[in-house]
Amino acid sequence: MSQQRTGPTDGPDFPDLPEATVARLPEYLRALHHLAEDGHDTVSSEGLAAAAGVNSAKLRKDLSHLGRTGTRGVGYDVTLLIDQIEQVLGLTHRRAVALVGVGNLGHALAGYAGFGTRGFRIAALFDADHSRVGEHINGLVVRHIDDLPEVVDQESISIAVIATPAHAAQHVADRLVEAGVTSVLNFAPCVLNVPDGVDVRKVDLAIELQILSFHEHRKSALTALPAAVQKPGRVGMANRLGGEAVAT
Ligand SMILES: NC(=O)c1ccc[n+]([C@@H]2O[C@H](COP(=O)([O-])OP(=O)(O)OC[C@H]3O[C@@H](n4cnc5c(N)ncnc54)[C@H](O)[C@@H]3O)[C@@H](O)[C@H]2O)c1
Repeated sequence: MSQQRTGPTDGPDFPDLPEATVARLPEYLRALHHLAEDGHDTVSSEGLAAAAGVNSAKLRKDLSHLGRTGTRGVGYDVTLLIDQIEQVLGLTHRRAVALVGVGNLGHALAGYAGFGTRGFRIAALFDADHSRVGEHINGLVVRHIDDLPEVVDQESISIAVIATPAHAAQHVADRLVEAGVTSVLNFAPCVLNVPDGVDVRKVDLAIELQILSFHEHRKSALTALPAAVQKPGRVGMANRLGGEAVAT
């Protein structure tokens, strides 16, 4: 499988990281912050790998991309590694984020205190429903979506979260891009078309549940098989599930 690598921001001082490594760095960062809070100055690769829930060989490889290999017998300096990962992830200053769609999910996200401690500040809330505009949530006033360009500019917002119904999400994405937003986290269950240079990440809890459902289905199918034909490990369920075998 070919690995995607970080692209346009790569430069002489910017490490060329596989996308999978980028996806694991926040896990390491979270684990490192917990270790620091618990008073650890150093951590072994095994200790950090266990805390982050990955295998230690993968972790060493990931961190070697940052040019840091730790010290044999001592491990990684927790504070230094936090600083280095935060540098690479661009978390050295808190980024302003806009949230569009202040319904059930939007309210919960707007009220979540955890973003602040992880490098983000919800700087503006938008909705198209006039009955929601003017509402105060967590110290912010919900603005009308028409105010987007002005507020994005004022607050230097480059990242936005979409929490509108799916039918409105593409239109909202278009307006965000027009206003200058270049990264979108989409909670709406739909695919967004955006121009080159705009990054979209999608969060869909239903998809995660469907994947877990597959594993539940697989476990019950395996339990039903006679012990002699049960194989642990790989999925290999092509016949029983009536589809292609999927490697885990
Ligand atoms: N990804 C997940 O795991 C997950 C979980 C729950 C909900 N969702 C999705 O999140 C979205 C929001 O869900 P919800 O339950 O909060 O819905 P909701 O109906 O309570 O809220 C949606 C809000 O979006 C606003 N809106 C609609 N069109 C808009 C537009 N053009 N511009 C600005 N605001 C607009 C509405 O006025 C409303 O306030 C849905 O797409 C839902 O499917 C995703």
